[in-house]
Amino acid sequence: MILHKFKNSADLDRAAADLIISMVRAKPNAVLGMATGGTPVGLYQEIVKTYKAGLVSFASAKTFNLDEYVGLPVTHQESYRNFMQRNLFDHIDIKRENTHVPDGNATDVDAECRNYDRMMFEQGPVDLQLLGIGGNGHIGFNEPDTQLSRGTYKVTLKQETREANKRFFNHIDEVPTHAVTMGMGTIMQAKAILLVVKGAEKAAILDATLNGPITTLVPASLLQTHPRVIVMTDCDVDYKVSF
Ligand SMILES: N[C@@H]1[C@@H](O)[C@H](O)[C@@H](COP(=O)(O)O)O[C@@H]1O
Repeated sequence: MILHKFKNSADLDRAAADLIISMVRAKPNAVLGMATGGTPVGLYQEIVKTYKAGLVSFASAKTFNLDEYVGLPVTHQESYRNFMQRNLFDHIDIKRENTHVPDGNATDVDAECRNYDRMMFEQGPVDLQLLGIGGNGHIGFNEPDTQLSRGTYKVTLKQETREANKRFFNHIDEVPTHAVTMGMGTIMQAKAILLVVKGAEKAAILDATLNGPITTLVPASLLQTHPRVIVMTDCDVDYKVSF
């Protein structure tokens, strides 16, 4: 893992956006893994700025999102398809058919999960996977558990995760109880991973991710086993590596 620390969120957003942009410039048909939540909003805005300045094109790029809520219509403000359209896809030249978000309203969710994995297998591997991290160390919606999933699957969200995400809804009862998420197996197959962690409240979980034991109880800690992880943060955490 390589850790980059930033004094402020704006510099972090710019650097994270530049990494994604340099990937697409180097490989116009790059396959990007995208994330949602509050963390990537700023870096998506920086990507849009660079696109509008005519300095990058996503016309041949493909994207696969990590996850989607089950049971939220895509017209709902907080569906992740809606989030991605609003924060990025509607503002750049990527083709809609090249953007993929799991369908949380599929009648057969298990078939949808298998279909998502097949599409990723056929069109992947992901060149650069963008990740945020949940307060409990979840990646995508891979919640802490005694075991983790290889492929895309339907997950029951932890109460602490619903509590953390209720800020985007009017009431906790509106926060979905289930989601579809890429599995840790799929995430770890990405050629490179960019983990973005913002806010002092995430310092403890970032420390556990970088320096703690590798455990399914902190899914993000599995990133210690991946050969190419770049961590960008404004948290005051160090990566304790001794050679
Ligand atoms: N499924 C998403 C995750 O992909 C995201 O990393 C996490 C953190 O979100 P935030 O960046 O808002 O703290 O929230 C959600 O649960």
